[in-house]
Amino acid sequence: MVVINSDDHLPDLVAVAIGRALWRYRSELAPITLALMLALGGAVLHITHPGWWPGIIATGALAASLLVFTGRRVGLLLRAERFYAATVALSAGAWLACATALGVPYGRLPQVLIIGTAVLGLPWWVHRRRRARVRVERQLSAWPEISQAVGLVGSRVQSAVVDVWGWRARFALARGQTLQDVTAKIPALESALGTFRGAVRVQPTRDDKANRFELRVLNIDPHADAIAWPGPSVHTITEPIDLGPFEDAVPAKVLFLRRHGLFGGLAGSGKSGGINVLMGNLSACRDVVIWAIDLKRGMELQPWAPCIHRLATTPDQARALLRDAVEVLEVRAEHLAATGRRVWEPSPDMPALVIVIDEYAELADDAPDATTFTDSIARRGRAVAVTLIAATQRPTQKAMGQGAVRSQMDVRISFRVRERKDVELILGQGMLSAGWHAHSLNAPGKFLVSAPEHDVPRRARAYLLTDDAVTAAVSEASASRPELDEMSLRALDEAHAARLHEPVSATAEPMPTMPTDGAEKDVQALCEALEGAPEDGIPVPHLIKITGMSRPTLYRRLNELVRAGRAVQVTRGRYRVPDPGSEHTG
Ligand SMILES: Nc1ncnc2c1ncn2[C@@H]1O[C@H](COP(=O)(O)OP(=O)(O)OP(=O)(O)O)[C@@H](O)[C@H]1O
Repeated sequence: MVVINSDDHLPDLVAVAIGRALWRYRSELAPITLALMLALGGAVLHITHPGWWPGIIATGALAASLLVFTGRRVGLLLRAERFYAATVALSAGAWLACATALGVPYGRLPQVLIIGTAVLGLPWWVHRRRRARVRVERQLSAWPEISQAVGLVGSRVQSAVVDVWGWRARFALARGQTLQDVTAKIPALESALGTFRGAVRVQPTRDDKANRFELRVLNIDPHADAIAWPGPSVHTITEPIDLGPFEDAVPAKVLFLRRHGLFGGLAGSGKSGGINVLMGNLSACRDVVIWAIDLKRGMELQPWAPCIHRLATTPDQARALLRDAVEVLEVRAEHLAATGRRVWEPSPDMPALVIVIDEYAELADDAPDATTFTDSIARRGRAVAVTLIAATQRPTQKAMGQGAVRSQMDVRISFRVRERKDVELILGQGMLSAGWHAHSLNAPGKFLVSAPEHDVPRRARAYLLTDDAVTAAVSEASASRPELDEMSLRALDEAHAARLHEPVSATAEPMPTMPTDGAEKDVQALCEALEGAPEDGIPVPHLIKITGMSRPTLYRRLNELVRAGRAVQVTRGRYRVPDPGSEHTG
């Protein structure tokens, strides 16, 4: 609409309006502008330099070949775009050469120009990216008004790029304005830009300047469809695991080495899907031993059982598993201290131990005493590469047990939550106001990740593993799973043996009896080995070698001998016969 002021002269106004329209539609008019310039150029050259036509043809051909081979540098990313530009350059050169030599009105040259403009203009007019770019330019030219309307007066557009999903632009903020101010204006920006709800993202620029921000507007949701899992992204836990792509197709890679992780989100938000992606990757790592707790009777993690060294599905098993994890932690910590090293570097011989706990709240409810072990692991497990990955719907202090587990989680992954306050429960305090809007995630599998390398709220979508993908991943990985290192295994054996020595109630555990018949030979071999033991005892691995017994059998036999007064434990993992003068009381 044009408002005519009584002071305006009509001819000036028409000229201004036409000028504005020509400028506004300059992109659409580009083929016609080119045709007019060719006609004008042809007319002038025919009068002034009619002999230049061979040079003009050569220039057209050179421009065409440059566009084909180096067009990418000037933004012609697709081959089709480069060939189109080359065809236009060649045709324009050929027509201009003819017009220069023969004159514009010669023969059918004018008709050729008109038809050529229409034919070659068509791809230009329908080109999706060009039209998108024009749309964006128009939206951004209105930024001064938009910024005023949303309360970001003084902010300026610095650059803009159109991509397959929409566009993004870099802005400079006015003095005193911050990224938080822009984040708070997202709904107003969506309205002012005329996008659909949820289409605008705001994030810091790559250089992390406090007075800059990047605005991303999505025309199409890149996460609209489920994204199939492409297979494991790592074969070692020392590398970050790809959980799924962010909206700009960059993979959301998260390092889980020496870090505890929390997967939160309401029922059906895709937590188990996220855990599946993690399991698929951990299973492919040759330097990780996986233990898991799934108190929903193994419903979620059972399919991964061949890759899981220990799967606890009852509260008792979970308690025992966590207690053993603490034993591993202790012995590794002792080893690090003894060898003067700070951290445990995982390798296939010395693997990390990752304990995956599905629905942590069930553990806190059904085995509350076990949370002292998880607390220990959460506090002290990082350095020794014994880590926890817990999934839960709402990680309230009650659901996480009363300890420090939640506060020790370094990687927080939030799927959709029901209420705004749940954002802070999963991701931490202050995250909601900093733009971590997990309550607005609108499909299962979409998540926000907060980790040392991810401190900006960016939406990602976890890959989806079908049942077939899980089966294939399990059969691929199960054959090459590593064992716990010798030292940790020994510590566990000793801990188990020591537990058997613990006084137990008569009803809880039957008293061991001395072996009979076939087992006697074993015992005899064992006793002989113990008799030959030095003062400080013989270590368990030697006894295994000498007797040929399996570790559990050996410990059972040792335990029986200790109870019968025929052997003593000198120190951890070392046994011998008792001193002749000592009296057995047990
Ligand atoms: N990454 C994903 N992409 C697409 N769809 C997904 C994705 N993850 C999960 N879904 C869909 O959402 C449904 C629920 O997912 P999932 O079981 O992982 O949720 P959950 O949060 O673990 O729920 P619960 O707490 O009840 O176990 C799945 O059946 C699947 O169809």
